[in-house]
Amino acid sequence: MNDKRYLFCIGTRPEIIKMAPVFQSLKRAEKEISILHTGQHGSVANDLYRFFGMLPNVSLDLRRSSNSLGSLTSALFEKVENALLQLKPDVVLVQGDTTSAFVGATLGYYHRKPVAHVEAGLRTHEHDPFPEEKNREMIGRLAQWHFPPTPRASKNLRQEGIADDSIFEVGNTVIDAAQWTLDKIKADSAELIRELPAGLAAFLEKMKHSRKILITAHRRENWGQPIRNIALAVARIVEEFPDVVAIWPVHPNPSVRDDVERGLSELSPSLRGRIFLAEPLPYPALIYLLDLCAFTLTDSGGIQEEASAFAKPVLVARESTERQELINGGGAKLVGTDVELTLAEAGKLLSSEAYYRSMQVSQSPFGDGKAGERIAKVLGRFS
Ligand SMILES: CC(=O)N[C@@H]1[C@@H](OP(=O)(O)OP(=O)(O)OC[C@H]2O[C@@H](n3ccc(=O)[nH]c3=O)[C@H](O)[C@@H]2O)O[C@H](CO)[C@@H](O)[C@@H]1O
Repeated sequence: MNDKRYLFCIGTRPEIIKMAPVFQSLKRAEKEISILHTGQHGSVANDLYRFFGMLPNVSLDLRRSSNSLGSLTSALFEKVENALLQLKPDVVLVQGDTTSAFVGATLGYYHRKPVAHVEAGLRTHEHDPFPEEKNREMIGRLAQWHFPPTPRASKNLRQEGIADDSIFEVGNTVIDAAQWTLDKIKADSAELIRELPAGLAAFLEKMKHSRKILITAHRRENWGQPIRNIALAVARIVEEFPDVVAIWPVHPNPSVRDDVERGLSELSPSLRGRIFLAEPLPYPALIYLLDLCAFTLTDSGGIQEEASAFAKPVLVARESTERQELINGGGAKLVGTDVELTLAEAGKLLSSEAYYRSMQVSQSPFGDGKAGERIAKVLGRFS
């Protein structure tokens, strides 16, 4: 038993997913852990914490009068600091690039607690994603241990002058979480089917002989016409390929749903019936669909990584990506939100088996499913 106390400062859905393997590995090593949920993502968080058996010790209430970034950041500074004083950690862990991660890292530093940064070193070297790109850089200045997932991310850190002996390339914990979840689903698929949102289980049963594609689009820079274009491309795909159906968990913002509906509005009822628009899906359902689909068209970072763990080709609905590794490895193509390009790339995947196989990576460039274990080992060695 080690007497060090580890505090996980977590704010959003992807942070819960990517921290869970670290939590599980530290737990196995009998470390003392506190979970602070900052509340940056509300409703989706609780089910996920339960799913991973990682219940928060403290959950903050972030209700405030303004939605501005300044107001979020100042509320977080005050409330996370109070939680830090209450929970008295020896080490603070943060993941990725959210405002919660930035605030957690800064407060760890202010209170002279070493900070561990999971998924360090991702960079677009561009303005977007805003403000995440700068959050990543700033956390890089504050952390004592950096856990980049890939050689490319390690190189970014070295180029910013981070000392070699504080960089531990471990792979991305998202792969550990995806593999663990798929194993759990395979062990008990009946439970998963029971938990699928209303209508989706029936749709999947009805369309069980069709090929499936999974669509997601949430990035702010894609809101408006870009998302309408993604929807137009999906409409054209189901029109051209009669044995293809699409499942699209849509971002909860009403204007996003409206853009999706507008992009699909020209379709006949029978074609429209082959596209299932869902609410955001519980994580196990998303993993189940990713395993089931032929390929995914997405602007999500996490889904690009998870798809590679299941050898599913990815069409990336962005102009650039900080996950260049999969593009370089041939498992993903950048299609932006260009209707013709998306249709052309989807068409090649759907009509040529050889082309499809050429986009199936034999090994994910993001990790092998053991990143959580490696992080726990490094922390055990140094803290
Ligand atoms: C501005 C921006 O874009 N920032 C990025 C974004 O990360 P992302 O692009 O990876 O985010 P998403 O796509 O939302 O989440 C992905 C995870 O969610 C699961 N999922 C997805 C749909 C669903 O219906 N049900 C689910 O369970 C899925 O399997 C996967 O694991 O947000 C992070 C912090 O919020 C940031 O750190 C990150 O820079």
